[in-house]
Amino acid sequence: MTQYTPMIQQYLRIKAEHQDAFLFFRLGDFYEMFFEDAIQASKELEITLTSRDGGNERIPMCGVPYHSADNYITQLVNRGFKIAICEQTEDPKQAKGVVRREVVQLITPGTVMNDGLIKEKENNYIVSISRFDDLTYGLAANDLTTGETMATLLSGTCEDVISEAASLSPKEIVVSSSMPEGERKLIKERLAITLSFEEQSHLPDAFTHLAKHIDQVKLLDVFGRLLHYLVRTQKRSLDHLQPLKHYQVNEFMKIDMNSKRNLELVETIREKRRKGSLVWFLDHTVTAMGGRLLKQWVERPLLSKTTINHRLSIVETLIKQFFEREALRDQLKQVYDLERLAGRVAFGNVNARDLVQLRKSLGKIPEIKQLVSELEDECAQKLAASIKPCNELNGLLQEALEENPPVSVKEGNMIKDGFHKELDKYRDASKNGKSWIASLQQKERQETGIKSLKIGYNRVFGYYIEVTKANLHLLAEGRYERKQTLTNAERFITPELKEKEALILEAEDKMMELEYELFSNLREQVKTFIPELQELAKTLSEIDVLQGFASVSEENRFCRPEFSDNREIRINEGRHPVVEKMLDDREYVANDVMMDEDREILLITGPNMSGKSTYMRQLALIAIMGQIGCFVPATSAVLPIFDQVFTRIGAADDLAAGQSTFMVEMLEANYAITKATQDSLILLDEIGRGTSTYDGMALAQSIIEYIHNEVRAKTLFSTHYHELTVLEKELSRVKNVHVKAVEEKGRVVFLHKVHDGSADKSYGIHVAQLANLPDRLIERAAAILKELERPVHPNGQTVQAEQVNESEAAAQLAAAEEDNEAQLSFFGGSKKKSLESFSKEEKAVLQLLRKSDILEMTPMEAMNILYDMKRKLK
Ligand SMILES: Nc1ncnc2c1ncn2[C@@H]1O[C@H](COP(=O)(O)OP(=O)(O)OP(=O)(O)O)[C@@H](O)[C@H]1O
Repeated sequence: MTQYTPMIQQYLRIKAEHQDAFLFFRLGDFYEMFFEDAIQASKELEITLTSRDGGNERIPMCGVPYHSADNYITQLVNRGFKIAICEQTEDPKQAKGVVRREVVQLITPGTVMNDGLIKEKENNYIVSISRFDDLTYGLAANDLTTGETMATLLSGTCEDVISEAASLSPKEIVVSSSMPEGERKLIKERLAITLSFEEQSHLPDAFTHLAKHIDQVKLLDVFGRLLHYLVRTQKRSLDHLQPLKHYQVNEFMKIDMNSKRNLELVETIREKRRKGSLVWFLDHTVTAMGGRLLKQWVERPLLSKTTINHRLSIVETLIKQFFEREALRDQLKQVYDLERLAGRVAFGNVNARDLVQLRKSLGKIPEIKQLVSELEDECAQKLAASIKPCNELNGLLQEALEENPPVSVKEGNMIKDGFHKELDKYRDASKNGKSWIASLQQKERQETGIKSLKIGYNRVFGYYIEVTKANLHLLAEGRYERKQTLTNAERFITPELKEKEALILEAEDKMMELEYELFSNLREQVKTFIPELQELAKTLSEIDVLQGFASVSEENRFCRPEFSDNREIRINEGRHPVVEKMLDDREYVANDVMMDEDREILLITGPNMSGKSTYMRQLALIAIMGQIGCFVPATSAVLPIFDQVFTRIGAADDLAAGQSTFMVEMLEANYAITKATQDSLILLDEIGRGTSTYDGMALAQSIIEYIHNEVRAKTLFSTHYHELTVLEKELSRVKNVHVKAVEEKGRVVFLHKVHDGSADKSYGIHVAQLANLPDRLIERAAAILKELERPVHPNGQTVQAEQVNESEAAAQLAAAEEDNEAQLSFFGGSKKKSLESFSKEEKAVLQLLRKSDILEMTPMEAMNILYDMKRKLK
């Protein structure tokens, strides 16, 4: 058996309690890792793996210097790992045996406070999820950097609670091990973040017993668990946690995870970047707090028409009162991140510079309050009234703090003269001592006649008098006491000088000590103002987001939306704000959206790249922008209040997640039609294209029918299946619209304009024609298409019947293919003769045609193949 050294035994004991974290084990100036941790960390951090004597075997080891540990911690946390910081908790000199060591903090993705790890304009939420016996779920969330804390209950499935959690973009999830493993796995996979366990609640049972209602008990359970996790990992003050806010999920428009992604609300689909997202586009805020609140608003649009209109009316007023808005922006720009500052005050790591920033920020509040109160709007007035300037705190900071204190809190120069009598006394003593020394130099120069005589100071000898060797002869013997000899000079002291020196140094020591103490007291006092600061931060961030809305709305010619009660949509000249911005020099083509109880489902046809999905996304974005209280990109807009938005758009990233496009399509479609109500908005983009034409078409049709008859949600459905357009005749609330392409100077031009009615049926071939393919080839393509279309009758067919049709069609296709060579007479001559006389290129084209499975192709792919053939023939 391996006999480890006592230190390694200590390591193993501590490691056993932190299995899921890298244990950073403090050894002198390094944090060392051993065993598996060392092997894995050396790979993750690209640092050298070494080994050390562990007893009777060598064990793997790697380490990072203590002073640069932050950088390594950042890398690990960014990759979702946890780090347990294990420090030496006794003086090694005093230790008997192995130095005592303890884990002092657990750094996890959801609890980091390091500047390098948290984004200015994003919250850093940690979420806990509990599942109760009656199949309801509890969800609690906290952002440790701002102290925001909230909780809610949901009755639904695990998917629902995942979706709710996702709307907070959490960095870490806390569950209890009693949660079924399948659900834990699902949560981890879907949210793709760190999963942590917490078995205990921080709230004593007695507390829970006080709860009057079962719901309260559940809320306290999920919140208590989160709190326990935070206390357990942080091991320090959590004074800044704000009171728990209980919210209802039905206060907000529900946007499930996929839709949030498909609509690129907070990041783009492909690059996962903020740039190009709706939040990025809307962000005209000037404070970090405003930036974070904007993101929260975008992810949780409102359902209350009254609250939405309050926001809109402030935005409208801010647009009208341009000068007040500009002045407000200028003032807000100078406001520091009060929320995160409050968090750091609680954690005890603010320095004097931070507090100076806080003072400067507070100095701006009266002006901000004044400017908001000048807005001619009732809601703005109320907002102005709710601004509490924190005068007491401001007064305290004004009195206590210097103008330009250093970063370090141990070097003095933080506290103003006049703030504390004793401090002033020490300062005087130090100052007087120094001026005495300055005058001493003057005096000695005169008395000795040595002009270059000077008084200096160093840490080893303290104050000394220096005389150059050349001048030594001018010095009367015994005038000073010799202390140090340099090459060119001698240094001396006098008893008087040393006496003063002692006074100065003592005063300075005491001064630093006292200043540190005073500063710590000040910090403690600031702590008591945390709730006020948080309150103020909230109001200021709201003002910031609203001025940002005004600014972005004015700059982009947005209009104030109205909200109807009769579920109608009347958008005139609507635009997709982000696509429009990205078009650069090209003009964005505005489109209307008209939907009411006779037009509930719009079936959109049109060639690829014509703008179908942009049109669909545009509607969702306008709805979301309206419900967060922003103006919308249109000349006028009447909208219903949507309770939920569902989308199935785009497929680029699905394959990467390991699910087939078709499966994802079906899952998302299912989610939409089972959850949607008649107040919801559903966007389905080319549903069914992931399978064979017939299956796909059958499914697409039955989904449309189901929505039409059962769900009655407002739906935009884009499709390549022209056959579906006949549904307009059968389903009274389905209407066809289309996006057209035209020819201009021999090229295809997409007009991006949406019109009523269905698209030209043969657009694919039409587009090919525009590409100048040989007439006979086009004719042949049209003939094949006709053949292929013949067996399909979407109206009322059963799947079984279609399967028959499918095999029929396959047989027809095979026959057609066999016939191809004969039919392809436009390559010249009879079959036999022509085959011999075909050039290599022509044969390649035939080959390509044979290989192509037209049934599985989109028109765009077909067109590409035609292009390819044409190129080969040239
Ligand atoms: N209304 C518009 N005005 C100007 N340009 C537009 C408009 N709509 C779309 N576009 C441009 O056309 C491109 C393609 O649009 P979109 O992706 O919506 O087409 P689509 O019909 O859905 O295509 P596909 O069927 O291939 O998915 C956009 O990236 C954009 O550049």
